[in-house]
Amino acid sequence: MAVEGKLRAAIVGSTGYGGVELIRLLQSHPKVEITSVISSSSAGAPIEEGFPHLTGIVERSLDGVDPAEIAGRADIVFTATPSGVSAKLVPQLLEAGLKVVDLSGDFRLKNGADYEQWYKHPAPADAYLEQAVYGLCEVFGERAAGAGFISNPGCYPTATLLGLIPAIEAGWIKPDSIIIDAKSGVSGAGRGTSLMVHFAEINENLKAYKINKHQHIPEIEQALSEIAGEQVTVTFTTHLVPMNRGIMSTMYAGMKGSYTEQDFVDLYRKYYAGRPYVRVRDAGIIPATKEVSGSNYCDIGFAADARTGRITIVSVIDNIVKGAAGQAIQNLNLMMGWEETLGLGYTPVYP
Ligand SMILES: NC(=O)C1=CN([C@@H]2O[C@H](COP(=O)(O)OP(=O)(O)OC[C@H]3O[C@@H](n4cnc5c(N)ncnc54)[C@H](OP(=O)(O)O)[C@@H]3O)[C@@H](O)[C@H]2O)C=CC1
Ligand SMILES: CC(=O)N[C@@H](CCC(=O)OP(=O)(O)O)C(=O)O
Repeated sequence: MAVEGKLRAAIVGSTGYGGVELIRLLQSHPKVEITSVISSSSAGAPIEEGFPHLTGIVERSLDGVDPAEIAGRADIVFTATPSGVSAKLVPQLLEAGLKVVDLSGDFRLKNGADYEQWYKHPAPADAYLEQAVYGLCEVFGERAAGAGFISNPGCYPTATLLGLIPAIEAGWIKPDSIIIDAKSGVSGAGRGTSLMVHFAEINENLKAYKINKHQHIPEIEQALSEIAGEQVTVTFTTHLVPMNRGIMSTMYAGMKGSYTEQDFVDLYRKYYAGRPYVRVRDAGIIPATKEVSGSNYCDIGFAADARTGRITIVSVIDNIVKGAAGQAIQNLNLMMGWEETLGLGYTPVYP
């Protein structure tokens, strides 16, 4: 039974990394109670069977995927489901009267044709793409207030966009010069097994993948183009690194003037003033993934090169927290008009 006064939350995909992280973080949310954890393949099984770390903390059986039943048990649903699945399921949940925060890429691109080109699935109907609010909290957060449907940004786009947008908006970098070199831990690929994330294939190894083909390219370009007021294209290369959590996005761009690292620090601190989850490092200090692990922080550092006229911007996040479940809860807080930090007060786990 829901505790009186709390918002009732259901999680579809609760047996995946994004879903199980939502369960962890929502344990300490003062205004939310999880009333249903949902699985399409293991309904009826106790969740702690697949996730023994939840023993004594969340002991409930997994429910099946039935939108009408979910609407009877919950007020809001987090869909931590693969792309293609969310596209079909989310409209049914919205029609059942639920609020939705979707963690997949299915509703992030406003143009359905772009979605089909990059994701290789049929796009959701335009009406849902229009309804979806792209929830990059520190940039478009005011759009989330009172919204009923949030499309949570991708992990790589979160790190990348938070690192680039203040400089693009200020007109300090050349939009046609941006190169993004991004690296992710293997949890970014989800809990499913594949040769790509097999221990012997990734341990002591470093792999570049999906060069110029990654589905996050149009998401990054869509947001940068909106901010720049012109079409922006980027070169984007992703790498898999042998760690569990973390994304580092290293971005290179030509500067339009002779800016110093301190200039960038001042610009970004002004842009993110009052936003608790972006930490702009002092001039010359470059953040590492471990410094945000397990937390909702995005840390940003700069190296300006007067010799080449280029700025290097380094942005780090925990892909499952700020890149997925944490930002989803931050979006929930913004939707509901609550304090942005509720349920997110985690100090990074170090070392
Ligand atoms: N991992 C990350 O760092 C990030 C992930 N994302 C996105 O979030 C979403 C979830 O990712 P992640 O948790 O890593 O993925 P996982 O593969 O770990 O989990 C996805 C879950 O979806 C469930 N699922 C599969 N098919 C269906 C279906 N037809 N109906 C309902 N549920 C289904 C599965 O559970 P079951 O079989 O029990 O139903 C599975 O556990 C994806 O869209 C991903 O791209 C976004 C940002 C970062
Ligand atoms: C390490 C790794 O494999 N990461 C995944 C991120 C997937 C993801 O988050 O996909 P959507 O945001 O599009 O839903 C990838 O690069 O495809």
